[in-house]
Amino acid sequence: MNLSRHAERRVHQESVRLLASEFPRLAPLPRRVLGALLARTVGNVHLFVRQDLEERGGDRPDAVLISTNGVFALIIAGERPDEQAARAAFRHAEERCAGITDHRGRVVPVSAIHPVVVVPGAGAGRTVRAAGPYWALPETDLARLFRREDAHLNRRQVDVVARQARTRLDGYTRLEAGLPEARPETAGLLDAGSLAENEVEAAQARPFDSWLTFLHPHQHAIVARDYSGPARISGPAGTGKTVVVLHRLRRLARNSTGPLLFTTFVRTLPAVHAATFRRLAPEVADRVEFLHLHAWLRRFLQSRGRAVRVNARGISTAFARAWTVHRENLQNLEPSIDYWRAEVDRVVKGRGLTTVDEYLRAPRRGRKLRLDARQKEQVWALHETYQAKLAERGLHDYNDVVSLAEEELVREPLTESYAAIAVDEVQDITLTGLRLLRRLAGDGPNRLLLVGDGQQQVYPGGWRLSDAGIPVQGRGEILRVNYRNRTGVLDFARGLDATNEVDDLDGGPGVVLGQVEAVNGGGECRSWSGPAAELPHALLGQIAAMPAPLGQTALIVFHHRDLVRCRKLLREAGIATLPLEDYTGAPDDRLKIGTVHRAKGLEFRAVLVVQFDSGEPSGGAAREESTELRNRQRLVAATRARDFVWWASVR
Ligand SMILES: Nc1ncnc2c1ncn2[C@@H]1O[C@H](COP(=O)(O)OP(=O)(O)OP(=O)(O)O)[C@@H](O)[C@H]1O
Repeated sequence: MNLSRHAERRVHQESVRLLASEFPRLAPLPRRVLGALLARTVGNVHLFVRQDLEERGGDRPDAVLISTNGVFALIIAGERPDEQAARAAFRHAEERCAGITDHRGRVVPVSAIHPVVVVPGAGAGRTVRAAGPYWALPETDLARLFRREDAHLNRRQVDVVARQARTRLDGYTRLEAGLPEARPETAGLLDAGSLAENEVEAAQARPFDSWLTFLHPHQHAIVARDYSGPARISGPAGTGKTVVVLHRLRRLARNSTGPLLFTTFVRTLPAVHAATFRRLAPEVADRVEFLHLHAWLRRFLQSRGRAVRVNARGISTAFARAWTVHRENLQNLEPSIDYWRAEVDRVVKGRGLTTVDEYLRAPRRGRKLRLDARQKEQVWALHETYQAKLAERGLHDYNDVVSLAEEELVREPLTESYAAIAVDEVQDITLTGLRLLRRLAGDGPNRLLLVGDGQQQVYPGGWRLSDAGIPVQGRGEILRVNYRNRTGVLDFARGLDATNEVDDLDGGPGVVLGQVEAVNGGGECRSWSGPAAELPHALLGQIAAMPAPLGQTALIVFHHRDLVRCRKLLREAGIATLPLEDYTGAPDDRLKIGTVHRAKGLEFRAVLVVQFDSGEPSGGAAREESTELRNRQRLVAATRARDFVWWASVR
């Protein structure tokens, strides 16, 4: 709450007076810190202070603060506290506050309570280093506990938590710096501007971010569970898989020492999730690396002095050249070069096959076109020519990078292993990528967590976890409540999904989007269909009438060439866009734009999907496979929207 200067002064005086009467012998540092916190309690902030604060050091936190930014346990320390003692003190607050529920039955997990050690400010001539499993915050930076952009609870939720905390925090007093005048008049002491600002903020507040503090009991159980080996979380779109992973990483980081890794095949996700994780767990944010798989592999190979040259255009040219040599043999079967490129990328190289005999025996999961031995030999020849063309150009493709890194890891494992690795959107990682991650994680409890949804696979092909030698029996979890999409959006997405064949990653029975429980009513989906010449008018008309700010909207297409068309159209209309490649989740007014491959895993308030009729494979099995893939891609596109979807089908 923003107060006028006059009101601020009076609140400050009142805080000083209250502290002096409740805690007359308080040392200067806690006096300053609590005074500053107390002054915030005229807003939606609740402060509980340990009653014996003047007498003894802490086997409990000195204060517990509850606000729209979550629940904080605070130790106010002149000296850096002993790590074990600090852990024990924080555990006290965690045990008291964990399990608090909201009106929807969601719970506050242990890991949602922020452990903070407030240390003297830089003005006192000290530097602050992260010293343990807590956030070391100089007293001069207390405002960081109240940053608006980190707020994720509404007034009602704060009240619910504070009411329950009050009965649980024995030995703590609730302090509140009321203004001497009657409280209803408080509004008169606010800046008019700040009142309006607060209302706008409340209206725009991210309604879904409460997961930073509250989890569904099932999500909570997965966060708290220990797994003796690799584990898997699956569940349809929007069921909170990533949310669970982030909370788990936080818990594991707090209880371990080494680095942790969050990785995925999707280039756009790590930056976005890293920023979210920093909000969720500032105390351990530096311990968890967020990097997409190929960036990690290239950095690793570089650290070992092994140079790789990956150039997307060069790779495509190499394949196109190889195709001209072999097309005569294969085009009768299927004329689309993309089909055969996927065969080489996702089956031959993606499974790490090294001889034609291995290829003859290997399963081709997800590939509908049946190939006999002679045809497979022809594919193998195509693969060999492609390899030769890459070598001529001194290039490596993405699969080569994976196998080079695997070789290097076998030769010499990492010097410092990861305490835990979480792999998101696992359904699109190749089998060789999975094997490598398994090797990287090593054996041991909680080391490897695979998260995905077969229904959202946006690349061709497939595998089962057992193909990668990753046993997850008894360590598989399925989430079933969709928190992201409002019913109007969800119903539309469920319709798209009707003909999908779901591969639940390891062959077990899965849950599809049609079966999830919805918790957010409302939402809308509108469709448009027409010739390409009418698209500009329809799209720009829709953009002018969006029910959500453009900065919280994404335009999603299915092919790169469609992206080029849409970008040109928007540029000519003077609409500012931000490519999803450059998106980090930071607030921004530009319309986000990208292919479904870059959009997966992300979410926006509104989504504009522009789908152009495109050359599908000619017929039969390849066409069936392509239709299924397209349906999964459509499902991914639609489920990125929380509130609103506009779906354009362009002829
Ligand atoms: N416990 C919760 N309370 C409130 N909202 C939640 C909760 N869990 C998840 N959400 C909301 O649902 C959204 C979807 O969560 P998340 O991105 O983790 O789902 P997902 O299963 O990984 O989705 P997808 O597979 O579609 O990428 C989150 O951004 C969050 O807004």
